[in-house]
Amino acid sequence: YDKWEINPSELTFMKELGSGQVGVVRLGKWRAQHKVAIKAIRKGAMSEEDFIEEAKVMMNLSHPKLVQLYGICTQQRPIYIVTEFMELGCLLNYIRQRRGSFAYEDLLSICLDVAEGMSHLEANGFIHRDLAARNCLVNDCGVVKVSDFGMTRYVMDDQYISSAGSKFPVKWSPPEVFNFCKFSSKSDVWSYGVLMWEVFTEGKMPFEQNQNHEVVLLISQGHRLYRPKNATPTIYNIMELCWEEVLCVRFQRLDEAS
Ligand SMILES: Cn1cc(-c2ccnc(-n3ncc4cc(C(C)(C)C)cc(F)c4c3=O)c2CO)cc(Nc2ccncn2)c1=O
Repeated sequence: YDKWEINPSELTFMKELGSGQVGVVRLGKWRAQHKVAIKAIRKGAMSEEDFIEEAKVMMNLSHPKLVQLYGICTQQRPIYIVTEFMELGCLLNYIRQRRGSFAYEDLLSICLDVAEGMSHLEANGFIHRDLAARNCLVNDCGVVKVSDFGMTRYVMDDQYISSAGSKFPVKWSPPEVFNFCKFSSKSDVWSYGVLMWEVFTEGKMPFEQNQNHEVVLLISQGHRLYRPKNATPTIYNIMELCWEEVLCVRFQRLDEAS
């Protein structure tokens, strides 16, 4: 087996953890004692060949605040994606279930974990494209890690891919993304600001009263999410910095053929 390939006969399946955008995820064991999460990719949900190619790159992204990809099983269908197991599940549910129990330092610590993971992605030129509390996970030590980074490029669901689609994360996207799908580490920074707002509101839905198309207008007119009461003005100032529009003017050299 290549180093990114896992022998499926070394996997045992246990309880179902949930079904995500691309298939069912189960708790499992690798070589009988190592707990892992195993994603079984639903037929037609992903462009698998492209993902298999990218998995070799993703294997090398290792950081204590990124959910580690351990390997893939591609010699059979459905293919399996095997990752680190995070006992307490997704961050959004975690903060909603514990609403009212967090100290200010706890909320800040959650944001810091995500920032460290995202900083590692940015340092490696890697863009998440769908950073949100729902796409972060919590382990039994309360450490938060960023999950499913880069996976959006292989999802084959038009409702998710098109910025007009019902599943497109408009409320986490800057204008250059909801207008022309211009993803960058700067658009990840915008999403990080919304994630901070999710954390300090202990799991509220951004623009709760608005639909996606109304949010496009509000943001384009300069409106922004309000300051959560648990957020100090200093913390809210950081969120606002994340939501500054980029002036993406590309200066072209005069001698370049335009
Ligand atoms: C590694 N891992 C994954 C999951 C888990 C379970 C179900 N769906 C998902 N999700 N969630 C989100 C998700 C998002 C994407 C985008 C491409 C970014 C849209 C692509 C995915 F493939 C997933 C996925 O598979 C996950 C996240 O990949 C749950 C864990 N843990 C627990 C523990 C207790 N209860 C529930 N889950 C865990 O440790």
